[in-house]
Amino acid sequence: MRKINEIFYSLQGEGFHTGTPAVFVRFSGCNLKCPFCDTRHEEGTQMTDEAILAEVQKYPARMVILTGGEPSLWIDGTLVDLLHRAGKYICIETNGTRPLPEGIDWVTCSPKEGGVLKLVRMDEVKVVYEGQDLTPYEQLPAAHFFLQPCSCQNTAETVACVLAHPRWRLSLQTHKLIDIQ
Ligand SMILES: C[S@@+](CC[C@H](N)C(=O)[O-])C[C@H]1O[C@@H](n2cnc3c(N)ncnc32)[C@H](O)[C@@H]1O
Ligand SMILES: Nc1nc2[nH]cc(C(=O)O)c2c(=O)[nH]1
Ligand code: SF4
Ligand SMILES: [Mg+2]
Repeated sequence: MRKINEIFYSLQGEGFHTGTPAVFVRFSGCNLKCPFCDTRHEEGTQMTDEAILAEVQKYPARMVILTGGEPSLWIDGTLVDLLHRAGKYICIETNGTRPLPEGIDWVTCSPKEGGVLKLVRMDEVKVVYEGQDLTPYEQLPAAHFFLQPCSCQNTAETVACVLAHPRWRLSLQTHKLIDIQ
């Protein structure tokens, strides 16, 4: 059983795959307590893998985004294999502090201050910008680097930072801008 906060169908609002239809599987609970966290994830119900898959298969999209809370607290190779056998493309949103099972198709690492990174591979880095030094994150082994305003509040500062550090790209939380989930 895995503790699930919600499963919903929407567009990926952030980062590289912005605009892509996806089923979000939000796991419950987290090992960090970021002061800016925009998600209520503590509530949840225990679900079997069969029930999770059945819910995911209600929607036509191939992309499934594992998020939370911190999904790495809950997932393993069994769930990854199950979703792959169903033909799904698996993405994960993680704070990077825990190792992941092999085979996830797209890893989005959003490192947090004070969180020690344990990931060996990642596809994109997505930093929530609060004016911090980005240099340490630039050493991470990702192909894409995104800087995201915090709660849509400091967009001008984030744009200025990206213009000054052009290795980074702007990620807006587009779902919030168009008021979808
Ligand atoms: C809610 S977290 C869940 C996954 C994982 N715990 C993590 O932090 O990556 C999903 C994404 O939202 C970002 N996020 C959380 N609160 C935010 C906020 N107030 N403004 C912008 N992005 C935020 C996180 O950095 C992460 O990239
Ligand atoms: N539309 C939409 N896109 C998202 N991308 C990452 C999200 C998350 O909370 O992990 C999220 C979310 O909550 N909604
Ligand atoms: S690591 Fe992610 S889910 Fe956990 S508190 Fe931070 S932003 Fe929220
Ligand atoms: Mg969100």
